[in-house]
Amino acid sequence: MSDQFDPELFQTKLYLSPEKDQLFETGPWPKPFVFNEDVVRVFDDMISRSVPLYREVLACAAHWARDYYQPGTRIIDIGCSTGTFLELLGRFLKQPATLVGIDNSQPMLEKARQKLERIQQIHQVELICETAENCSFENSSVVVINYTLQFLPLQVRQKLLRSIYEGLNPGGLLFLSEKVKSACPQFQETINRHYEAFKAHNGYAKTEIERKKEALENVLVPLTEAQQISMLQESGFSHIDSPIKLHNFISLVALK
Ligand SMILES: C[S@@+](CC[C@H](N)C(=O)[O-])C[C@H]1O[C@@H](n2cnc3c(N)ncnc32)[C@H](O)[C@@H]1O
Ligand SMILES: O=C(O)C(=O)C[C@]1(C(=O)O)C=C[C@@H](O)C=C1
Repeated sequence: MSDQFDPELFQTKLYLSPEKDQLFETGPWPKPFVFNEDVVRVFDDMISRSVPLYREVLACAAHWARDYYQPGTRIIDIGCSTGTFLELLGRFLKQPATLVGIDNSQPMLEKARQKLERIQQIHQVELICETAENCSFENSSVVVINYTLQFLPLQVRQKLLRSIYEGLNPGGLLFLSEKVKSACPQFQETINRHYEAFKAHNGYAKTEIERKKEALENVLVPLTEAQQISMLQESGFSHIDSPIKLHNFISLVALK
């Protein structure tokens, strides 16, 4: 295990495509929300302007991944999208490793393939186009699943977490980020306002925010932090902590 904190990593720029997300302003926007080709085209801009502390979360996940990586095992990113996390991790990990990205969207993985070209000179990179529920997590010491579990049907989430737990080696780590809801309706209302102010600050107009909210209804179904933690416990994880939380987004770490 490494105990080094790398301040540079928090200053390092993410590798993001520049196409601006104007889908919910100009259309055509997906309703209900799906990861179609239009979304993939602007995805990097969309997620980095829509998720609070996106860069910090990825940098934090890279630190945890480096600390819990067991040589000879796999590091798996579920819902890897355009490969932004794996690209960052690949630059940050000094020793060669096997980095696996899983996503069920082929257009996302095509973008990831281009993005990961350079780090492939150092690491073994595997991109798997498959739904996470059908994948094996055997011989992994780190599994990252950021902003993806929230899109799966509720009954599938528990099954997937169980299968991640079973695949991880003893001492392995799950790093999970999700949109969450508050157990308190009043706080939820306040947090929503703060979150929408965050989006407005990042250049989204009120209409864009409203349209996307409607499109995500019943597609992205958030749980409370307590529900999320109890799901992890039921899946077998022993120690759980939360390195980051802002507005309605949380990152959790869970140890096997
Ligand atoms: C919000 S994005 C994840 C963002 C990414 N982890 C990041 O930090 O940049 C969700 C991703 O999960 C993928 N996805 C959705 N359902 C999936 C499933 N059942 N199995 C695998 N990938 C899935 C989508 O194609 C999409 O790329
Ligand atoms: O824009 C929102 O409301 C979000 O919840 C952001 C969010 C996510 O959390 O996955 C939603 C859809 C896109 O995939 C990118 C980010």
